[in-house]
Amino acid sequence: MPRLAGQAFQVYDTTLRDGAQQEGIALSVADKLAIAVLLDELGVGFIEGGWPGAVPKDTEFFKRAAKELDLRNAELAAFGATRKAGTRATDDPQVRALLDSEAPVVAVVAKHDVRHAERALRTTGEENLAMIADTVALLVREGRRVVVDAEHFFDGYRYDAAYSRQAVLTAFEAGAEVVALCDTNGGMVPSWVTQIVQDVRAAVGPDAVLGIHAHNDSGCAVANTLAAVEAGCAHVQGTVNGYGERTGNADLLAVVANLELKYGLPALARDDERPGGLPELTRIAHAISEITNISPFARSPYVGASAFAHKAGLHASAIRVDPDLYQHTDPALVGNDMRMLVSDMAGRASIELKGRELGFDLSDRPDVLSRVTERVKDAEARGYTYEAADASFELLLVEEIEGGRPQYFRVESWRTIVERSGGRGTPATAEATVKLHAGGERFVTTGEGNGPVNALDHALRQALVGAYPELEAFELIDFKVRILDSMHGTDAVTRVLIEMTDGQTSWSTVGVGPNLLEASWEALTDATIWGLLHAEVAPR
Ligand SMILES: CC(=O)SCCNC(=O)CCNC(=O)[C@H](O)C(C)(C)COP(=O)(O)OP(=O)(O)OC[C@H]1O[C@@H](n2cnc3c(N)ncnc32)[C@H](O)[C@@H]1OP(=O)(O)O
Ligand SMILES: CC(=O)C(=O)O
Repeated sequence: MPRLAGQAFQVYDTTLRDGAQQEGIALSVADKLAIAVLLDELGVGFIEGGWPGAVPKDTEFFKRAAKELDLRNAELAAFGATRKAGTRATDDPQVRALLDSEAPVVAVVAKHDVRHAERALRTTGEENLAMIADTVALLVREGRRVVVDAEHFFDGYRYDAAYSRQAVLTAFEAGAEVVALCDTNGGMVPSWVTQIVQDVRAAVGPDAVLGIHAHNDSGCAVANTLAAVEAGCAHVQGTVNGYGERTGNADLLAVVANLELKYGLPALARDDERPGGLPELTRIAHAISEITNISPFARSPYVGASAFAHKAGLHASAIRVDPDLYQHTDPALVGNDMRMLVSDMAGRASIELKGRELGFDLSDRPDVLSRVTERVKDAEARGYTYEAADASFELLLVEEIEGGRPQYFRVESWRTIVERSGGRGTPATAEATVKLHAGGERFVTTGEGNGPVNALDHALRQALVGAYPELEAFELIDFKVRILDSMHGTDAVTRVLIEMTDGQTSWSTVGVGPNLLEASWEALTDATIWGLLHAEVAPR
């Protein structure tokens, strides 16, 4: 990539502007400020904060950012459009709002497809070029660094290359520091991007800084971004987790990881006090997911929970020799972890590695490995799933290693009643009775709840808490039910997954049974036992 030699490389994040254009994302000013801090920690060079003057929250963001943010790595960029057709840039209130935002960098979206100039702006191609020139020149005169977002550049170039090229030259001549070529409709494929960027590079000369802004409608946004870099773009735009309008933007996290790990290009700034950089990638991806309130996508490259999770037995057997045999990079480099998944696709190597992950050395226990592998395959055929229930798997492992699980209690019986005493619309209530033996005593307890599982949980806890006060800290935090109707012809079986926490860590168990309550009881008691085992409580 000769274009990059000796050239500063720019990573430009647009999560707070284009990312916020994603359906389902609604960021408050406080959310935006919090995300900006995380992006700065990561080490991006530019943070596009929004469109001041168009979106009131964005105007407010720039006001507060000036006072509240202490950015160490990134420059703030305000986004806006060229002046309107037939007016003067100095009179355009939107352009004025960009200056008023006091952001040191301004990104100006400008039409680079003559059809858009004529049909969307209802003006001439010539006037559109004048709009670009006037707006950029004014912003530069006012001391701003200007990035021109060449909207619809690639589609425009394929329709009328001379016009789109002229628009880029106009922006540079007016003083733009960067022209970011946009695949606004996201329909490009890498070979088209390569060809077009090479053509533009030849037209603008070696010193002009070209950028790339790719949407993901063809599923190629990251690939198109990398193709553009290889063809001579030294400025990449994208969003965290690939958020953005429609199918999103290039996922900036995958882009920077590829730039650093595959091309050896330092993309993220490093700061001695706040190290940042790639090792923070996974943490920051997840922290930003929390703020956007969009569950992290498990299969995201590099940062997803499944990015380094291995399920197939054959993969595990090679990974036991060397993880590099089935991983494209070391997960620690991006702050992620390798995980083994146990399922009906596991072999003995998977069980050995999962055991190691859970703190059991089974390397010289081939008998245990064979028995556990067989039990897992048999249980999964009956509807269990261990990849989402590590705690149940660990109890199974303990049974096979130690010849049984710890006997914290012995259940005599349990039952539930669900009752609605009012008319339609009155909520039903549930009651459960549990009879069990613990700490040398027999307990008969009753619990109430808004549903039978909730009532069973209360009754079980009440029965046990005298013998095991540690249970006070346990809380059931998630409960998922799935009916598996293909398992037994017409007889459906129910699978329940439960997540419990002690306030510090959380664990998941699975139960399967012919009805919801049997499956729930199994998952509930397993979760209780695992919690006590991990609190290092001895059976009483
Ligand atoms: C590719 C991208 O994602 S660019 C970013 C897009 N982001 C947004 O649109 C979010 C923020 N947008 C808004 O708040 C509003 O759309 C505003 C404030 C910008 C404009 O609102 P309105 O004045 O009500 O206009 P409206 O949204 O209906 O139409 C857009 C106007 O901008 C003009 N326009 C569109 N692109 C450009 C451009 N690159 N340069 C100059 N003007 C442009 C259109 O011609 C239209 O002008 P008209 O009102 O004279 O017909
Ligand atoms: C600027 C921009 O967001 C685009 O063209 O997609």
